Amino acid sequence: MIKIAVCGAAGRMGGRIIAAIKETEGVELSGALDRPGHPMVGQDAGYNAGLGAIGVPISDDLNAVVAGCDVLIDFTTPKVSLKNLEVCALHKKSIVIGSTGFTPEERALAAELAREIPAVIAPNMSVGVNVCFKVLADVAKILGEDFDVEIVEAHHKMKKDSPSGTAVRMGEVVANALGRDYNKVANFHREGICGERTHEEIGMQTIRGGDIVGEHTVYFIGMGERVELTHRAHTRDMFSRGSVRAAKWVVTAKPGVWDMQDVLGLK
Ligand SMILES: NC(=O)C1=CN([C@@H]2O[C@H](COP(=O)(O)OP(=O)(O)OC[C@H]3O[C@@H](n4cnc5c(N)ncnc54)[C@H](O)[C@@H]3O)[C@@H](O)[C@H]2O)C=CC1
Ligand SMILES: O=C(O)C1=N[C@H](C(=O)O)C[C@H](O)C1
Repeated sequence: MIKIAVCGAAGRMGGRIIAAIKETEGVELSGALDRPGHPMVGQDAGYNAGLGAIGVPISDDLNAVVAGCDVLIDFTTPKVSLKNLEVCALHKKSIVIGSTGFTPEERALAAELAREIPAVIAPNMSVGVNVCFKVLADVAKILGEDFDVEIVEAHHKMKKDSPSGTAVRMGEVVANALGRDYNKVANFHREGICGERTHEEIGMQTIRGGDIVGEHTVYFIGMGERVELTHRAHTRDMFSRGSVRAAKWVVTAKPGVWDMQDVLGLK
């Protein structure tokens, strides 16, 4: 039985991950964590999952929870995830990180911290989005330089980072396929007399509102036609099932940073 602990247990994803652990064979919830001072600390973790009491309280003691698990699933924020990675490395435990909004420097630090433990770090745990990542590179290469690329994502109004981690990864995949540097060609803002679109830029547009779970469209826009590749998430449950699948995979992986395409065998 693989012991999984969940960090961010009082959050939107934390609750769904706890529910996914309960429905998955071969794993058990060994601990649940949230931030010191959160009103749900001390409560049974099953309530946020809609399960009623399951006998695992939400704790704020990171070291104790990590010591008692085989793998930590963490959906919080980049800064919290880096701290969790550091503590997992100290305890020689595996980790699955779903948090988004990492800066390039934070990504480099995560790779450094994961040199001695296996870590899955992925902006999107759904099968559908990871298949999109795979085919996007081919679509970009085949359509080539004659098509302008724009990426539009839509999420709920509580989301803190922009653009989404998934949109950033889509931009990176397309930029790499076209031999461009995402950090140089991503254009996040057009306003006023901003001039004609450059050939190389990848437009990154963000919509926020209500309870949208997550939608991403990559537009390849040519003269006379366009191709749109869209993924729409209907629920958070496929992210949470994906993170549990990643947790089962990562406990036997070699040290280093892996992503969901490794877990799904899409590379
Ligand atoms: N990779 C994927 O498939 C997905 C990634 N996400 C990402 O997951 C992250 C969390 O998303 P949500 O659950 O919607 O956010 P949320 O705000 O509902 O939950 C985050 C939880 O982390 C807790 N937290 C904050 N600081 C903490 C600390 N120091 N220690 C322990 N817990 C702490 C918060 O109190 C909160 O309960 C975001 O970065 C989001 O973009 C969300 C959905 C899917
Ligand atoms: O914050 C969210 O909700 C989501 N975040 C991820 C991202 O930033 O890509 C994945 C998903 O779209 C939901």
